[in-house]
Amino acid sequence: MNILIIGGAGYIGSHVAREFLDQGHTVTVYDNLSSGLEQNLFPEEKFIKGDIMDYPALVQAMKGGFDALVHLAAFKGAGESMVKPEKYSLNNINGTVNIINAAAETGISNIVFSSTAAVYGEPVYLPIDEKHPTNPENYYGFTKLEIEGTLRWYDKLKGIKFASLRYFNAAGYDVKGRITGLERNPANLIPVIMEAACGMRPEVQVFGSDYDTPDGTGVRDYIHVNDLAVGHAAALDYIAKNGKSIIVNLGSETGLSVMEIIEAARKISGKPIPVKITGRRPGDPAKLTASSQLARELLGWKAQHSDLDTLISTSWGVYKNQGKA
Ligand SMILES: NC(=O)c1ccc[n+]([C@@H]2O[C@H](COP(=O)([O-])OP(=O)(O)OC[C@H]3O[C@@H](n4cnc5c(N)ncnc54)[C@H](O)[C@@H]3O)[C@@H](O)[C@H]2O)c1
Ligand SMILES: O=c1ccn([C@@H]2O[C@H](COP(=O)(O)OP(=O)(O)O[C@H]3O[C@H](CO)[C@H](O)[C@H](O)[C@H]3O)[C@@H](O)[C@H]2O)c(=O)[nH]1
Repeated sequence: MNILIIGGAGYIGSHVAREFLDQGHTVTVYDNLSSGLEQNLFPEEKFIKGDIMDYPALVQAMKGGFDALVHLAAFKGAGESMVKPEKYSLNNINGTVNIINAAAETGISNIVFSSTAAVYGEPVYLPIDEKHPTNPENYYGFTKLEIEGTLRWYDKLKGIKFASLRYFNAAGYDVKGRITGLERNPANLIPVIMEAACGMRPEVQVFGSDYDTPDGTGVRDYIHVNDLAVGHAAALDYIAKNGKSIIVNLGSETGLSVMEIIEAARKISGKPIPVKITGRRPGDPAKLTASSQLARELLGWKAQHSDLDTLISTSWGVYKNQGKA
């Protein structure tokens, strides 16, 4: 297929692009490089530097005879979205509405969309399946839920088929070492640990050690980016073949605590990784784990690389050459 990947220069998008290229598809990346990196682009793909807020540029880019588009371009700071909602409403909602309208205008009828487990909010039960109530605790999660609603309407009104992929915590780097771009100013746990391990920051702040979890620190479902990438290809295949839209979780179905991850990172890196226990971060649930049964059933998809050792060793493989390690 001929595929347009919007946000394909980013952390997850570059892994998704790599997977589609590996499967023999033709890939064009559209990205404004606001957080994406030229370093994450591959020689086999075409690159268009453009912004999703620029509707005419989007329409122009989409005239490339594409069979499908994958949309990953967004701001992703859950905390930041609570203090700068205008930034998130514009880029994540308006920008995506531009993409959906431009797709309808240019006749692209298959869309794979990056959603998030943040649409669920505080869990009512675990593991979280797709029937779990959606009550986002932050505005970022709301922007993704809002887009899922619009996609449902465009399915009915414009015949656009979509796969909305609710990722849990994306982590790790390409198991073959082909992607080495570091995220700028990361706030997510694993890159923060990696930065501390290689001397780019003094310590890791552990946000709370008094949760009702085995070691008192927060538990999350970490899903390796190569697994996410395979999930995108499988989801596109499904909607293109079945002409049916889907909303599915992509998670490892395993809970890992903050301290378990820090201990593994200490072992793998051989670095001390100083830790400071601070207060809880507002809005953080104690524990989140996914049910990925639906992805298994519909897509034949299952996490293959999301064990703790692979998550940390592939990340360390990239970070160990950085900073003062
Ligand atoms: N990282 C996670 O744990 C996680 C979890 C759930 C969902 N997601 C979603 O996955 C997607 C990708 O996340 P990521 O972790 O790779 O982040 P990222 O910041 O590395 O990637 C986002 C990409 O989109 C581009 N972009 C942003 N705004 C743009 C605009 N206006 N025009 C054109 N390009 C633009 C950026 O330059 C970047 O390349 C996002 O939609 C995010 O909300 C991420
Ligand atoms: O410096 C840090 C960063 C995080 N944490 C803890 O580590 C765990 C993971 O936190 P992240 O910030 O890495 O990720 P979140 O679970 O908060 O959220 C991530 O995954 C969600 C889906 O599950 C959403 O997609 C969201 O946008 C994405 O950032 C949490 O218990 C958090 O309290 C720390 O202790 N110290």
